[in-house]
Amino acid sequence: MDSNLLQAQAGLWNLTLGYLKSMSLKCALDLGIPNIIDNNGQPMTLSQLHSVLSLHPSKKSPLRRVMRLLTYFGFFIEKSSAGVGEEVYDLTTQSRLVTQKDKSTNMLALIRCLLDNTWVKPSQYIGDWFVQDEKEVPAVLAHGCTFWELASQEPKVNKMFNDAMVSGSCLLNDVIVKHGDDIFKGIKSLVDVGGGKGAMAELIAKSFSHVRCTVLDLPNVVGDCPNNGIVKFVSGDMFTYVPPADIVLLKWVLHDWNNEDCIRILRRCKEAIPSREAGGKVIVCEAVVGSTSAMISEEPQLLLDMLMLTLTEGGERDENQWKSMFIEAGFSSYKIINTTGFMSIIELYP
Ligand SMILES: C[S@@+](CC[C@H](N)C(=O)[O-])C[C@H]1O[C@@H](n2cnc3c(N)ncnc32)[C@H](O)[C@@H]1O
Ligand SMILES: O=c1cc(-c2ccc(O)cc2)oc2c(O)c(O)ccc12
Repeated sequence: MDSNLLQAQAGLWNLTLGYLKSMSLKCALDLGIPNIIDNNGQPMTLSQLHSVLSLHPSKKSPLRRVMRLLTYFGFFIEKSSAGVGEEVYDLTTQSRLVTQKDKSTNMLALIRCLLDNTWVKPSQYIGDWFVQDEKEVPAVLAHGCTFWELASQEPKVNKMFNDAMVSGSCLLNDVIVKHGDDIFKGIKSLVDVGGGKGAMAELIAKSFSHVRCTVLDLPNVVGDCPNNGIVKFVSGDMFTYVPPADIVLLKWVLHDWNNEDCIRILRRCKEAIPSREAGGKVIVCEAVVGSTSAMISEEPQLLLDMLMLTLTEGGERDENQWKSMFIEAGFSSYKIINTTGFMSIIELYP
């Protein structure tokens, strides 16, 4: 048999059934397996897991199959344990990302959100969306309204999304703080445009006390955020007005919007900052497709791009796409100052 053909067939199986990786992960999180192993303080056998979960005896073999798949993909590790007579399962670096006690380094809220039906359902409508003329995104076909409308109408979705954004930032936050001495040198003020509940701004304000931090976001996001003396919250629309500051931060905002809207947002941001000589700059934190740090493939960038396609009019862009947008918005130059995992930090100069 032609080995190319067999490889192609295996690849097709992977592509077809890949969603079951996500759903097996969802199952493990629904059951709370990573936390059960973490709380146990040592690796657990299948029998122990089955017993702690109080599952019906008939579910022991299916549980083994879920554990086998997640072990295959590196979420758990299976170790042989002398004396126990059964394999034991332990956490890996991957699963520890959802068990961290410190909320600011725990990705659980993001992962649970991305696996929730509100986020998953629109992906089933991509084909239908392609063949209709309306400009609406697949999420509108799935939910009858845009993702943003849904979040503003349903407090549960709004909370899930805002918590997800905080938890998704964990590793990037560290990098921003690490590079902060360079980024924030001589800077007095920063406005985080579309800054959500202010987690990033608060971290910057606490780490660099000479920087006064403001968050601009929509009323349904920051309306109930108390001015805590660390960060100032401003309700508003970034298409209309961005409060003046030395630095404007745009983290995971531009990937929500099409090119024309991004250019409008970037122009408002440019109006808000002083000249380059006076330290004015815009900092964009986004994926630059094709640019990742060592050993990290661009697969997560391509998958995030598809998520954006289902939920928003935006998407993940490569360096050429970013460059033309920055020029069109009136910036003189840009520098990719860091690429962490699959996300980059880009400085734009007026
Ligand atoms: C993907 S979230 C990113 C949140 C935050 N920057 C972070 O990294 O966690 C995009 C944010 O843009 C905000 N947003 C959307 N439209 C906006 C507008 N017209 N003016 C201000 N903020 C807006 C949303 O409410 C949301 O908080
Ligand atoms: O559901 C999401 C998730 C993101 C997201 C996930 C992971 C990252 O590293 C960055 C961003 O962004 C979203 C977004 O911008 C949006 O408008 C809706 C949903 C999501």
